[in-house]
Amino acid sequence: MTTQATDDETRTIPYRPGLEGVPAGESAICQVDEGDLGLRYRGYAIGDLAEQGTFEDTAYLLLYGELPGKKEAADFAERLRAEWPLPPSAEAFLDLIPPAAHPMDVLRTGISLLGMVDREVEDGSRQANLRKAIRLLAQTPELIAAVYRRTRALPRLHPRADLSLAENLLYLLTGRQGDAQAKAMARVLDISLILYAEHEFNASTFAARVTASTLTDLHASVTSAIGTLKGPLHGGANEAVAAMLLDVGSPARAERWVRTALAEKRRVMGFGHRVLKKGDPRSLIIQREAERLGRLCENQRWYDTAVIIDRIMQKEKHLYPNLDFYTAVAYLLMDIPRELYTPVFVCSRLSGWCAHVIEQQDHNRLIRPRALYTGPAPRTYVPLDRRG
Ligand SMILES: CC(=O)SCCNC(=O)CCNC(=O)[C@H](O)C(C)(C)COP(=O)(O)OP(=O)(O)OC[C@H]1O[C@@H](n2cnc3c(N)ncnc32)[C@H](O)[C@@H]1OP(=O)(O)O
Ligand SMILES: O=C([O-])CC(=O)C(=O)O
Repeated sequence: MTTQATDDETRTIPYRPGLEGVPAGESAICQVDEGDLGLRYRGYAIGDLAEQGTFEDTAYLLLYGELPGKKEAADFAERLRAEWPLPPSAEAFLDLIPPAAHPMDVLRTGISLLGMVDREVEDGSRQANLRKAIRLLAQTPELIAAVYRRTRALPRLHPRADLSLAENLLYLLTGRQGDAQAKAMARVLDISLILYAEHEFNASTFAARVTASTLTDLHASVTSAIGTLKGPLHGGANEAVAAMLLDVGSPARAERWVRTALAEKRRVMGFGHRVLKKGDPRSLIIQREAERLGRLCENQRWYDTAVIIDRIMQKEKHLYPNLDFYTAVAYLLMDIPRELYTPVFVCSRLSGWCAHVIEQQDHNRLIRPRALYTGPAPRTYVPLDRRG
């Protein structure tokens, strides 16, 4: 459904800074609702997906609109496995990366490069976009891990056919797999990927949709989204939360640290949300998992520190933790390198971004809003030789 606004009408539409609360399009992918409906992907409650599903199931659901049957699930897993190997140009790119580069910057350039050499880059059909989405889901964990391990002079690891996507991700990033602790960690990582997969018109998804609305290619849209996700007000917050927890150091220091931060009017990362003003349902799920993992690892330090910060933020600021807060606790326990937290978010959110690119192009209209002009009144041009 579209309506057309004339110039005069545009001036009468109430302006909302940051587009807060403004409906900017229709979508059948995700329902963000603070009421009884909660958060749903394609109609399925996030709690059910996290408790009973896998990330592969969730990615399939987002991309194809339905949960896979047994055969579709097996085919999807097989297609992900078949697409793992990085193309030779990506391998060559690994040699050029400065060791100090942030992995999100590497990923932005790396995904752009994968687009440049993708055999279907210019095919914008729905089927080609689905195939490209699967390639991106398969190649991104390998790309992140290869970059990280190379810049740390660690031996290269490759995905294993007997492991799920989350198990592989944990293995590639930390070398962990096989024992009971690694299995428990991989399950929590899997849950975090399910929770990270999609959240309607968040900033990075909106960036992807704006880009897709020009009918450019899927990799270009994903590249825009990665640049947008990196910022600390959005996906970059998970890395910032870990930095904060490490700086706080212990539960004994938490209250003083957070009160000082608030007194100095600093933002406490992992709290607040543009839409979810009464709390983030995903946070409750990952908090429970982080607590459980802390007990299993016999390391309650990060969870106990986080709970104190959470209590004070709710009491003093009425701000609730968002998904990034307790996810950082879980990732700290898994020993995932901090600078890879936002790239891990990318591994998951790719599914949501690609679903949105496909949906946008299925019903495309160029996204091009208006600006309310606030610059100088009309003035006369003065040639350079007559200027002071
Ligand atoms: C997966 C995700 O992307 S979830 C979001 C991850 N981002 C973060 O965790 C970063 C920290 N949080 C924030 O910066 C914000 O809460 C945002 C950007 C997420 C949402 O912000 P907005 O809806 O624009 O709220 P806004 O920035 O206007 O803040 C409203 C008030 O709450 C305060 N506030 C909001 N978040 C925080 C915070 N984390 N710490 C301290 N104060 C905060 C602001 O200072 C402001 O106070 P004021 O009115 O006295 O100036
Ligand atoms: O919805 C938002 O603005 C941010 C968020 O929680 C997400 O992208 O998962």
